[in-house]
Amino acid sequence: MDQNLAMGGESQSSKAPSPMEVVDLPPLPPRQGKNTPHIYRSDIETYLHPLISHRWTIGHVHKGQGIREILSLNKHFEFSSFAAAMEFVNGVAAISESERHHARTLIEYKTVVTFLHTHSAHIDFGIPGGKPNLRKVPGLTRRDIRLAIKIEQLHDEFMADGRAAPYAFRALGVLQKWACQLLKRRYGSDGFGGAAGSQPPFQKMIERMKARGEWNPLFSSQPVHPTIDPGENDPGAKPVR
Ligand SMILES: C[C@H](O)[C@H](O)[C@H]1CNC2=NC(N)=NC(=O)C2=N1
Repeated sequence: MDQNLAMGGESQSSKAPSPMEVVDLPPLPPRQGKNTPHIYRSDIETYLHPLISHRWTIGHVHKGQGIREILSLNKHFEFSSFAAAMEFVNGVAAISESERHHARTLIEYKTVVTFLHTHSAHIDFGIPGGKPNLRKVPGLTRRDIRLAIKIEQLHDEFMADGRAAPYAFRALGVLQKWACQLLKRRYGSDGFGGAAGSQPPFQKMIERMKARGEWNPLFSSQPVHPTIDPGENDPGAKPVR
């Protein structure tokens, strides 16, 4: 077997073409305040694609539909020794403390894997212009993007002084494609993205009801079940002829 492949690297003959040619990392997004909103649709292109081009991938904290699908931003790192791996983990811990945002970190001999997501992310289910109705929904936020960029900068130092080993594996191209598809499905539509960037789908139902003069402001004080949009499947809705 190709020595390089045996080391978990890429075999020269079958270099999987990466769908994301490596681009420069973007500047840090602004630090998020309390009740951090989920990422905005535009963050996928601005921040996540560059991170994916640096071999970050997208995984699941929890698989589910809509807001029950909790994604995480992950990366696998290889080091020259267990001691170097531990120094990196301690570096990630220091960054987590300074960001007040903590990575889930797995270490196994010379391998370290970081998993980032925001436990206390929030989605505003309130009506635009009305009273905010913030609900805690774990997911991806700009806190995770900031943490990933800072971890990347730390890793660059370890690469520069030889404590880190370049790590790529043949499945990376597939993982990068899958990462982009997951992000697009969860945050790329008018779904539950960041507060300003997009509205929950049932928002459209509310606007339709207002247009039909059927909206009663009292409705908004009721807990709206976020994953059901009666406007779409409302038995009373008149089929469009
Ligand atoms: C009060 C403290 O800042 C919060 O509990 C922080 C701590 N670290 C955190 N880390 C992560 N990953 N998600 C969070 O929501 C989070 N919240």
